[in-house]
Amino acid sequence: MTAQILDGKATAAAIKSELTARVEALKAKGVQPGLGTLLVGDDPGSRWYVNGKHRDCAQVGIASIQRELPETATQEEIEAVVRELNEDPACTGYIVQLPLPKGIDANRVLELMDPAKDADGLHPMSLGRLVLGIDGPLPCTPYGIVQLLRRHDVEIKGAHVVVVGRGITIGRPMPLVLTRKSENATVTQCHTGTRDLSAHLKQADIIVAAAGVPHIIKPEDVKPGAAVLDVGVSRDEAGKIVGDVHPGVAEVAGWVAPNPGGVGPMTRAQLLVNVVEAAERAAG
Ligand SMILES: Nc1nc2c(c(=O)[nH]1)N[C@@H](CN(C=O)c1ccc(C(=O)N[C@@H](CCC(=O)O)C(=O)O)cc1)CN2
Repeated sequence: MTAQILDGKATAAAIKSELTARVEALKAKGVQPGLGTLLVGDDPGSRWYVNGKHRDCAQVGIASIQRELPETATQEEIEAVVRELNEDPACTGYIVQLPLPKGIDANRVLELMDPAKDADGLHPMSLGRLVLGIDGPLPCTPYGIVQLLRRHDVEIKGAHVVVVGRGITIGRPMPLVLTRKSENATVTQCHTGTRDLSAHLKQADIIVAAAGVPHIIKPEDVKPGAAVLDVGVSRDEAGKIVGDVHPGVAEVAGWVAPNPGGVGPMTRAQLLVNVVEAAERAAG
């Protein structure tokens, strides 16, 4: 292993410690930030992520509002909880854990959320703001990745970033974040329709692998010294995470964000940042 580690756990811990002071300042003004979550169904991974989000809240002084519905919940039942969270003054920001069960129209659910309470940066209004360059909550994983690179002094400005995947939480919004003036990267987005993935990867200074295909990023496709962030989550028979990045990549890359321990903790930290910033905006 020659690559240096982009340590998401340590970086997220530093961000949480910075946030504790900001939450204290809000409380001194009489504002108590509160994160709501809506979990639908019994997926163990989703439950683990949601529980982790509430553990983080407790660490920094953010209140928790947890809502759960069974796998069999209807569109109407889910939307009723969304309306309730929109109205709840204790809930200053919230998320609907994705994915939602099959048959549920996730876009309709997201559209129904109060954009002022969007803690995930995935509401159509927040994504529209991102496109237009207006301040607002940023999607947690993409901005968590930017923070992880910055805090390890990996140059983003002018870098050629290859994003693999086009899912709603990472692949689709990642280029929007990276091509802002403040980041100024050049981005190539690859997906299942890309003809020669290997040729694109070989050009990359930074690779964001979010395809959900085990070991799709191979050592021979990585430019020596590149930064490679593994965001893909597949599971083996024992339930252990298998990422998108082949372990041999660590012999070629300059930096790797491992999985687990890289981008995941940053996603959670950025969620807390969004909750605190929304409460700060509301407090003027
Ligand atoms: N509403 C949302 N749904 C989903 C999002 C999201 O940002 N908003 N992203 C993912 C899941 N996710 C957050 O919800 C998430 C993924 C991973 C981690 C994390 O800390 N992972 C650990 C390993 C966990 C394990 O062992 O299983 C790590 O990488 O170290 C946190 C949050 C999809 N849904």
